[in-house]
Amino acid sequence: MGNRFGRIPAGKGPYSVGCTDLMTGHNIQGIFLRLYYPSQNGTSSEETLWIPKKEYYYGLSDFLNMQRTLGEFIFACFFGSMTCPAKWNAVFKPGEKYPLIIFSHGLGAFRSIYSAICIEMASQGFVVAAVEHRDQSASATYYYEGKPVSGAKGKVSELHEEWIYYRKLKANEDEFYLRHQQVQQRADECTRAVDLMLDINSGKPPMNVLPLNFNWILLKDSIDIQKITVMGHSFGAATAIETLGKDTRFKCGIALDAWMLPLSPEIYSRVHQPLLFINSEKFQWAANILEMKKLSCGERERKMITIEGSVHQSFPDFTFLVGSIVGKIFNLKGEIDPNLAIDISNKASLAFLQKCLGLKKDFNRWDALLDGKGLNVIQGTNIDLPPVASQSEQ
Ligand SMILES: CCN(CC)CCN(C[C@]12C[C@](c3ccc(C(F)(F)F)cc3)(C1)C2)C(=O)Cn1c(SCc2ccc(F)cc2)nc(=O)c2c1C=CC2
Repeated sequence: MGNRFGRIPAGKGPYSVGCTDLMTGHNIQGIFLRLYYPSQNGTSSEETLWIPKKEYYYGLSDFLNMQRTLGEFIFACFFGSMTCPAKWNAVFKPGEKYPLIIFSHGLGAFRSIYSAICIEMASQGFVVAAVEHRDQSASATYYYEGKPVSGAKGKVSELHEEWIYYRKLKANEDEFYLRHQQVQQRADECTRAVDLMLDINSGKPPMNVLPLNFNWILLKDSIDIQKITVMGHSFGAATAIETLGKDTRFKCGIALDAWMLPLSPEIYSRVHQPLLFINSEKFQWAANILEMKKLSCGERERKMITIEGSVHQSFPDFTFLVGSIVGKIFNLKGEIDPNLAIDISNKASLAFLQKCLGLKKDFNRWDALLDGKGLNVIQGTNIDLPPVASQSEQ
């Protein structure tokens, strides 16, 4: 269910979409992810709560430099009962092998706010695991800690939630050093998310510390383990690139409006997989594009397109849920209709994945987008590069 401004668009593909949460481990080393998957129709009537706990409002307020009680009031009013168009805990649809996408969120975001992208991919026949990073780059996240029972040595009593909030950059702190540490932890979490999904695929049900009953056995032999992609937005796109360089089980990557600062150039020589850059028109700048170009040279399948009229926030879900006034103030909407922008991004992604993974689908009908052909899309970048740089690209 949406609000008076709009709602998160439903998946356009043939599969019904289910959603559930999975947290493993009783400490910060565990993995926390939201799973979007093809589901059996009619097995769940309730939609998925978009922002599942009020602590995320506290984290968002911190991130946006707002007072927590004010932020909580505003977010609870506007988004308190907002749902996304996926059936909560719907039964998984077995019977075929689905390619796997690991999705990495941006700075100040968390696992549930890219649901328009994740739901569309799941509706097209992908299993999508949106990880929630514990590197203090998320607005908020949590893990369960067993509280030692006083007296009984070593025994832990009931589990309690331990929240980690967004860590602001300190005044004299070197941003690269912090973000480079974080991007390495983020890549490690994407790798451990694949380990977890492969265990599940082998028929080993996970130890979910969240109080949910979900039939994980149905996922046995349902992941195509040769078709694993990593995808992310902004800091999450840098995470995707770092992950490609560290884990060759990932066959390709999609970088949505990548923020290249956290990456050190030494990773570029280790990324050999195909990579698609989908940029917004307004966020990018020359130095950032030049870093992408360092990755784009050479024969490897590297594509870059830019969505005209789009902004950095055209990829997360807020762009669908705010009116034009708040949208303008916070730069959450560009000139392009948010549904059209995400449509271009999703179709280009699907066409790219079919090409890289050899899918037997009809996503090739959107190949033209990958060459920048189509409404509101251009090949490469709209950013003017210094002459010497553009020469090297000829
Ligand atoms: C002032 C804070 N200052 C911190 C460095 C800059 C804040 N900022 C611009 C913002 C996020 C904005 C936002 C969101 C959401 C509402 C709402 F009202 F709709 F909720 C409003 C206003 C404020 C647009 C960004 O950081 C942009 N950005 C992002 S935004 C990811 C995100 C986070 C939270 C969300 F709810 C939605 C999306 N992810 C990145 O990986 C990177 C960057 C920049 C470089 C790398």
